[in-house]
Amino acid sequence: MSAIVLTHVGKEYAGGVRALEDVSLTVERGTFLAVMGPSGSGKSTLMHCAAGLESPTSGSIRIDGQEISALDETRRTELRRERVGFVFQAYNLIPSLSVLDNILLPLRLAGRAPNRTWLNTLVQRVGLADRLAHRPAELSGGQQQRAALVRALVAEPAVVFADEPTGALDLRSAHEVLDLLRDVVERLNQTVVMVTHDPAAAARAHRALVMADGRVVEELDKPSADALAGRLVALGRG
Ligand SMILES: Nc1ncnc2c1ncn2[C@@H]1O[C@H](COP(=O)(O)OP(=O)(O)OP(=O)(O)O)[C@@H](O)[C@H]1O
Repeated sequence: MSAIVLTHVGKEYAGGVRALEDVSLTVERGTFLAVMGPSGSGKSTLMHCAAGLESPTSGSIRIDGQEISALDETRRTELRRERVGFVFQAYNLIPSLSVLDNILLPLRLAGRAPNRTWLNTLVQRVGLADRLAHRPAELSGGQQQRAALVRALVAEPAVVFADEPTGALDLRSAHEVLDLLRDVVERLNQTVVMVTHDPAAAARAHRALVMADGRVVEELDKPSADALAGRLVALGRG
């Protein structure tokens, strides 16, 4: 079963802005997919629709085999909680909670018990085992981003959506986060969809989409940073 299937998806916002036009896309499990494109091309809208945060105006969206456009808001929220993980540029860690409590918060809100073995594997893997009792402010930016990633992964989601996950990081921390994303995809068969403006970051993905004016205009397998940068320049607003 594919992790995500979009079929002829359109999204029109109030006021007539057509943010997505006839987007069809299949993301197989264990794929690291980068989504690129000029500002306003529809990347965030695509991600929000594919993640069940927004409903499309037309077309069908399946996450992990479940048709989400048919669900009401309550069921969609449940599906999101159970099957989708998010990592945003602003890590959204709660300052007053410890790193561990931040990591466990979404599961607690969903009334689910964490898989402790998996939790330990993740925190070891990202080097946060001795930071769990700290507050987020006591961590570096890269460590905070890794905590946000563990928070997304600990619920064992079908798909992780990452919006500019390296945008606010220095080069070294950005490398760490990209290494980790790639690693969870390759070793754990996780599916990751990452929106980024950075061709070097997108080049770490298995596959990249380039969007323009609400459409997917290019799909590259094993993208190189140069090829992606070239495509973006050709679109005129890279
Ligand atoms: N809530 C909204 N209401 C109306 N129009 C919106 C809304 N959200 C986005 N849009 C419009 O939809 C189009 C696509 O926006 P989107 O945020 O998906 O682009 P993007 O590629 O993610 O841009 P960026 O790289 O700047 O984040 C834009 O024209 C934008 O102005």
